[in-house]
This record gives sequence, structure tokens and C-alpha cells, in this order.
Amino acid sequence: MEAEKKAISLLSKLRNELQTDKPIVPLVEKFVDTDIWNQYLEYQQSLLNESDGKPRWFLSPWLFVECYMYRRIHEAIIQSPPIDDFDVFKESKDQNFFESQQSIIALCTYLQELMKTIEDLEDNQLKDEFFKVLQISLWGNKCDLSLSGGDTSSQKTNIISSLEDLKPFILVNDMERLWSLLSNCKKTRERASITRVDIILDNSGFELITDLVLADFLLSSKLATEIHFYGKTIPWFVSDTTIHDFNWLIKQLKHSNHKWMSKCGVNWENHIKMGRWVYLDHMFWTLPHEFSAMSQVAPDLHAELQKAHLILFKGDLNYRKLTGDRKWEFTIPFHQALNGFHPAPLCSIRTLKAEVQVGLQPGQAEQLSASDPSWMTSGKYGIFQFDGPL
Ligand SMILES: O=P(O)(O)OC[C@@]1(O)O[C@H](CO)[C@@H](O)[C@@H]1O
Ligand SMILES: [Mn+2]
Repeated sequence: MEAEKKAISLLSKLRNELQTDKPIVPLVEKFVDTDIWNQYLEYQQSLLNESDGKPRWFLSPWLFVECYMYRRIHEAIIQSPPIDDFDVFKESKDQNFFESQQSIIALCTYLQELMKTIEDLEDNQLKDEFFKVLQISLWGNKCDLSLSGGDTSSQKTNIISSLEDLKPFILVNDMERLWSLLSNCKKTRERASITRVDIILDNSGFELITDLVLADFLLSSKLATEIHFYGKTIPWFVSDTTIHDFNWLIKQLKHSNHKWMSKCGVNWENHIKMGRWVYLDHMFWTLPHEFSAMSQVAPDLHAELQKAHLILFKGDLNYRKLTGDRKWEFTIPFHQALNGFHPAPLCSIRTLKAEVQVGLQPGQAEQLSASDPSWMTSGKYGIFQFDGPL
């Protein structure tokens, strides 16, 4: 109880600093990333003129301040042993999973049915199925909890039957290019050589299920032979996946009473055991840096990603970090907005929740603004935006 009181008082202090637009203060508790965070704060300070004073909540770049808030929430917890490994968002993440049960059952059933025939599918049928699981994973990204202020945001309808209706909401659609890349890898792959797809995960609960369905499909269709997943080392943006969420979810499936749900759980645990699925984390994903800084700030992670044949970045926050969260012209090429970040061919799979979007056709953004003013932030629209081999 003493620890809880302490954490709550630290969190109240944080809320007060935020609400009254106080200066952003350095982190105090020693942790693996404390020095890097404090250096980044100094860098933000260096961008200001003398007369502008200190970085502050209402004034500093949103990407930085928002990441900092989640890191400070974590600081309040690590300063309060013995509850220093408590995940303040765990309850809402689990709730999202339980409330999406029906949709999860539908997905697991769909996947297991598909598995029965996958070996016999013609190329064009396989491509159709690939596009379906990609779209499932895209719309899975609607269900994050930070946008709803932590309120429930689960998937209640059957996503598979909605795919056709949702197609007009895909603003950039590079699915064909993903197919070309992976089907080419499959055709030209020598026996015993590998095709590795890395998935930079976003939210736990329903979205994670959709990503694992995609990952399982990639293996079963032989479009890939190995999947590396990256999650977050600390609780992040309410719903983001940590290793505990990842393991918890697979266990839930495995012990489910539903035949196909538990089959998925068993298969997925097996993928992990056999090393076909590898879960990794790295502190870089919970730093405030944009991805073009990765080769400098986290050269080990950058080198690791270079070994992938394709990297899929799930979610809105990853898109903001890919593009540096800048006020780009809507028509600027994605490649340019990446600002030199290209460890391997990569694709963003995200629903739009923040006011950054590049690579649109001339006039497309203007048309959307006229017909649907909240198009950039409602999560109603989505993209598959690919930056291919150089
Ligand atoms: O990365 P996700 O889960 O798709 O979305 C997270 C996110 O919507 O939450 C924030 C709102 O607080 C947005 O800035 C951010 O992009
Ligand atoms: Mn998220």
C-alpha cells in the first residue's frame, strides 16, 4: 500500500506538471535508457533560442512530449518497489482481448479453415488470401486504446465480412508490391535458405491476433520462412504489446475452450519453440527518436533489421516515427519522408490517427478534407505504404 501511495503521488505530480504546462524535467531514476532520454531533452533544449526558455508540455513537439509522458508514467512505477514491474495498462489490454472474443473466434476459425487447403491453392488464390490477411491486420489497427483515452476499443463485428466494404478507405495501397517481393523470394529461394519478415508490433489484444494470423499465413504459404516480432520493453501508449502481453495472449488462446482458438494457440507456441517465430525487444522502440536516427542511436537494432527481407511497421505511432511526425506536403514521396531510413524494404500498415500523411496523389488530400474533415485522425482510413528495394 505504501508503494501504491508513492506511485499515485508521483503520477499526480506528473499530471499537474502536464496540466499547468511546466518545463519538461530530466528523468531521475537510473534505468537502461535514462541517459539517452536526458540527452534527448538537452537536444530539444538546444533547438530553442535563449528567450524561448525550456522545453514545455504545450510547446515542444508532440511526438517527444507524448513519448515522454509514457516514460514518466513508467518512472513513477519503477520508483515504487515492490510494484516496480506493474503494468498500469494491463487491465485495459486484457479487457480489449476479452471483449473481442467473437471476432477472435471468427479469425482463428478462418485461419484454420484456410490451412486445410493452403497447399493446393493456385498462385492467384494465394495472392487473394494474402491480401485478405494483410487487410485484416490493417483494420486490426483501429483498436488502439490511447486514442480512446484508455476506454474500450474492441472489435465487435466480424472483420472478414467487412473487408470489401472497407476497401474504399485504403488511401495508399501497395499490397501488389508486397506480393511481388515475397512471391519472388519464394520462387528464387534455394533449399534451406531463408526469407525473413520482421513485424514491428503495435497494439496487444485484437490487433496482435490479426498480426499473428498474418504471420502464420506467411509461414504456411511459404512466402516467408521466419518471422521476427518486435514489441515494447515498457508499457507504452496504453495498448502496445510487451513480452508479457505476447505470451499471455498465446496462452489464453491455447487454453481456450474453442477448438480453433486453442489450435492457433498450440500452433503459435510451436512456431516459437521451433524458432520460426522470434520475439525480440529493444529500448529504441520506447525512445522519442524518429527512425532516421536509428542507425546512430541504436546501430545494433539497425544492423539486425538489415537482415530482414521485408519489415512491416504496424500502427500510427510507427508511421509518425517513420516520417519524423513532420508537417509534410501530402504528395511528398514516402521515400523522401523516411529521411534516409531504409534498413530493408519496408511497409507501413496503419490506420490514420495523427495528422501526418505522405505519398498521396495530387488533390487526394483536398478531396478528403472536403468530404470528411476528420479523415486524418478518426482511424477510419488506412494505408499500405511500401518503400521497396533500392
Ligand atoms: O500507434 P497506434 O496504436 O496505432 O496509435 C497510437 C496513437 O493513436 O495514439 C496517439 C494518441 O494519443 C496518437 O498520436 C498515436 O499515433
Ligand atoms: Mn499503439
